[in-house]
Amino acid sequence: MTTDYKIKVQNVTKEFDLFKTRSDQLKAFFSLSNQPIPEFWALKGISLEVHAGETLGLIGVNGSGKSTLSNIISGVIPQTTGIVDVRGETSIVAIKSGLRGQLTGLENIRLKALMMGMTNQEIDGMLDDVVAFADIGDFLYQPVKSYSSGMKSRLGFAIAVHINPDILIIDEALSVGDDTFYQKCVEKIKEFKDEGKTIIFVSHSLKQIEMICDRVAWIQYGDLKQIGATEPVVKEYREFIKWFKALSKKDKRKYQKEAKEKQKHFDIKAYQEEVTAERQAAEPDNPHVAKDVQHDFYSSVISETMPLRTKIFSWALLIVLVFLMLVNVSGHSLTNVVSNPSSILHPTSTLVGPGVTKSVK
Ligand SMILES: Nc1ncnc2c1ncn2[C@@H]1O[C@H](COP(=O)(O)OP(=O)(O)OP(=O)(O)O)[C@@H](O)[C@H]1O
Repeated sequence: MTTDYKIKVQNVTKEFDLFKTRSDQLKAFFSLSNQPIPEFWALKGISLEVHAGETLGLIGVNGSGKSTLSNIISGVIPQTTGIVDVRGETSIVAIKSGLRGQLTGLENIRLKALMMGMTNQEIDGMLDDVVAFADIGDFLYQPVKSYSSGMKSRLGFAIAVHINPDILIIDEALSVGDDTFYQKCVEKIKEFKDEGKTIIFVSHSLKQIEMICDRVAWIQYGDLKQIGATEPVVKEYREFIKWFKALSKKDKRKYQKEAKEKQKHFDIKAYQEEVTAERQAAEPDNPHVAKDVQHDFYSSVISETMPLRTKIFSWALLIVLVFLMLVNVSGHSLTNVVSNPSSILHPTSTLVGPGVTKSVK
């Protein structure tokens, strides 16, 4: 891999826990359950680079991991392993994420701009342009949850292009608008390209991909199947789609089921060993390869379960709180209970009614 990149993704995986209930999720967070949690690996080790000024397309069938990858690159969700190095501010336009449903369109514009570090004065300066570009009329003052997907896309796109990010990530946002809006977006994307900005463009429309992208990454059920110049990758992908469509319904289901099973049973340790072996072969004189790989896999990853130290601290805090509560209920002083712990079992007062206590001799 080179050092001259705008975005680097190295050995990135993403695991989703398939909890059945909210309480299962809480139990797992506090490590209170020994039940194995069903796993699903949406990404099984993706490595790629995007260079400054480049437009990279992401293609792949439904559920292949395109949105997961774009959300990781834009910092919406963390990766499970691997390095994600993004050199610049990103802004994502996606149908599935990006806007806060309970806020109005106007509030969303302000929030996104403030999050990008803009001042209120700067926001006021660009507001008219965003509103004109989105062209959603009085819906601007309504909560976004009442918008159609087309309106969400218009507003999301208008915000994203006007806050002037270094890296623009567009996840299927052009597929829901009308033709006029689509043309407006294409013009804006071309302007971005001319300004030398970096774009990641996710789409099922191969025509849009061919028109906009310099290179394409084909993601297939969590793997990077191919990456390269737009034309040959799209050609191969079209052939795959043709082959897939020609399968019988039963064979299609079998193919998809097998791919999903592999995602459920992906072995992260085996993958790490594989990466270590590859790197060892490339750097035979480096005695620290295993340690380096371990570092690259986990050093920039946020744990999604509570770390041991936090767990010990939480339990200790809980025990102290319960103890202080018992001391309070017992009616003895803290020093009394500390010098004679059994006194906690012999309260000096007893509760006789709501909020009324009676001293006991
Ligand atoms: N929060 C989640 N919990 C569990 N599984 C998830 C979660 N988010 C995504 N997935 C699964 O991860 C896989 C990849 O999803 P993703 O949305 O990234 O695919 P995609 O290529 O963008 O699909 P599409 O083209 O349909 O938008 C899918 O199988 C999806 O069901």
